[in-house]
This record gives sequence, structure tokens and C-alpha cells, in this order.
Amino acid sequence: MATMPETFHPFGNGDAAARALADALADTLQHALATRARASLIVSGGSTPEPVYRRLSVTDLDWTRIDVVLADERWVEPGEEGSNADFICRTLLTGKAAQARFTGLKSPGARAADGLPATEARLAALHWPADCAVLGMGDDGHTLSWFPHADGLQDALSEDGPRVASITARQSVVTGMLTERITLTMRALEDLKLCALLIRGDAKRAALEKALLPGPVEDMPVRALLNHPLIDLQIFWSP
Ligand SMILES: O=C(O)[C@H](O)[C@@H](O)[C@H](O)[C@H](O)COP(=O)(O)O
Repeated sequence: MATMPETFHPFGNGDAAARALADALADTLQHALATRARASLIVSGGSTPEPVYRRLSVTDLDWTRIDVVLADERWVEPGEEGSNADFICRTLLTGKAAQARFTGLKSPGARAADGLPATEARLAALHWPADCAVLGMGDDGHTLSWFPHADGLQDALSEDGPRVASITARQSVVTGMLTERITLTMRALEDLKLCALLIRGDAKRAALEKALLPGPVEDMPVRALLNHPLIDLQIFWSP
């Protein structure tokens, strides 16, 4: 069994983890806003972060100066099934946080690769590095849309290319049918003040323990974050 790193924070339940993470994100954003015109938050889909977003959405911050940026997206339009943009609008960009400026990743184009230049141009208009990120992980060891052995995975893991990459995942129970994706790259995660991985349940803990053991990044791409010398990944876990 792998030894858990000091950056692994176990909580008694999902609410406690969500509260701790929402408060840490709010602090980070607040500090950034004290010194800069705008601050930014990278957000993921999945079911686990919903309570974090709900809490943040009613938190007092100058949301008019906050950019909310998607970590990854299925190649679907807002309004279509599986849209992470819709999920973020529903759970985070409501209440006080409705004032935030949102940047989604879907652009016109039949394939994600066709939309990359337009998405990259939107991202280039934001302030980088971003301030904080909420990332998730699947039982298969993917994070963002960095799926094991996906087409495009090498580009997604690149630190010196664009901040966005197209992905065609191998279909699995985790990906479902929507295997065409767009994702932020490793470069987009550089120099974050808070990079949080939020996971829940014993299966995710077991997947994390496996990812902490030596092995190919392509098998469990979350390893690229866990092993990155400059990324201080803070892991929020609850049963
Ligand atoms: O894009 C996807 O296929 C999913 O949204 C996925 O990336 C999800 O974020 C993680 O698998 C964690 O999901 P849960 O939080 O629901 O466990």
C-alpha cells in the first residue's frame, strides 16, 4: 500500500471536505484580488465538487473581478447532454457568483481539434497563471480529460505547448459515449497558488494509492500531477 503524502487531507464526510475546500478557494481568490485587478478559478465537472460550488456561489467575494474557467469539456454545446458548462452555470454561477465571468472550452467545429485555435484565443485573453483549480479524478486515474492512453494525451501533458488540447478518449464506463473532449494542459496549471484534487469514497482512495505507486503516466495520467516537482497538489478526500 502506498504511503499517503502530507498533502493528503482526509475529512470525516463530504460536507466537511467541501467546506474546507470552498473556504481555501475563497481565501486564495481574496488574496489574489487584493493585489491584482482580476483573479481566476479553474473548475471541473463530475458530481463530487457540486457542494463546493454551491458554497462558493453564496460566498462574499468581488465576483465581478473573478474569471471562472473550465478544466475540461465534452465536445458538446451548452444545452446538450454532458455539458460541463451547464453544470458550472447551475451549481456555481448562481447567487453571488453569477457576477463572475465564465470561459468555457467548446468552440465551433466538428472535432475538438478543429476548435482548438478559437478556444486557445479565448484563454489567451485571461490572466495567467491562474490562481486556483478544483480537479477531480476517476477510478481509472484520469484527471481533467487526461484519460489513460487517449489520443492527444501527450499534448495535454505538455508544459510548453498551448494551454488547451483536444482528446479522443478510449471509450470506457468512465467516459461513456462522449469520448471527444477538450482539456486544459499541464501548462495551464503551472504556478497555481492552490491546486486541489477533490475525491470521495474508497474506490477513489484505492485508485489514488495505485497512482502513487511507480508506473506509467499513460496508465494513470493523474500521476503527471502527483509526481510534478512544481505542482503542490492538495488532496481533499472524504469517505
Ligand atoms: O469528464 C468526465 O468524464 C467526468 O466528468 C470526469 O472527469 C469526472 O470529473 C471524474 O470522473 C470525477 O467524477 P465524480 O466527481 O462524479 O466522481
